[in-house]
Amino acid sequence: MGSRLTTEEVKARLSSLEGWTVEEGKWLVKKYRFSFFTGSIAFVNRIADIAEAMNHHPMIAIDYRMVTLRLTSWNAGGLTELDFASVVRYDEAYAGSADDRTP
Ligand SMILES: C[C@H](O)[C@H](O)[C@H]1CNC2=NC(N)=NC(=O)C2=N1
Repeated sequence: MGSRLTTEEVKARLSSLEGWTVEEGKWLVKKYRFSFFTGSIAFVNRIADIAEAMNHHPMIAIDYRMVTLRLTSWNAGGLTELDFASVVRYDEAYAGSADDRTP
């Protein structure tokens, strides 16, 4: 899990990510959009596999063709390296998904 990152460390890591925001100083949040509801579900299943493999789990909201992920290291009470390693994998899963995304 590692220790909590400083605000500066969080900002530096955010600069290499796209579409992620920080909420309350401790949650990484991103919305992913799809062309079909089934695209949302397929993506969530990919995220579930990643989360289980990393033993690091996001909050997931499925709103029809939009999936919102929110991630923090709850044991550490804030953002750690594991959060940033996870969101890179989430973005890869989205990039690799079929053309079930909003054109
Ligand atoms: C017991 C289990 O390993 C821990 O509760 C794991 C599970 N998944 C987790 N996920 C996240 N996001 N943060 C954690 O601190 C965490 N801890």
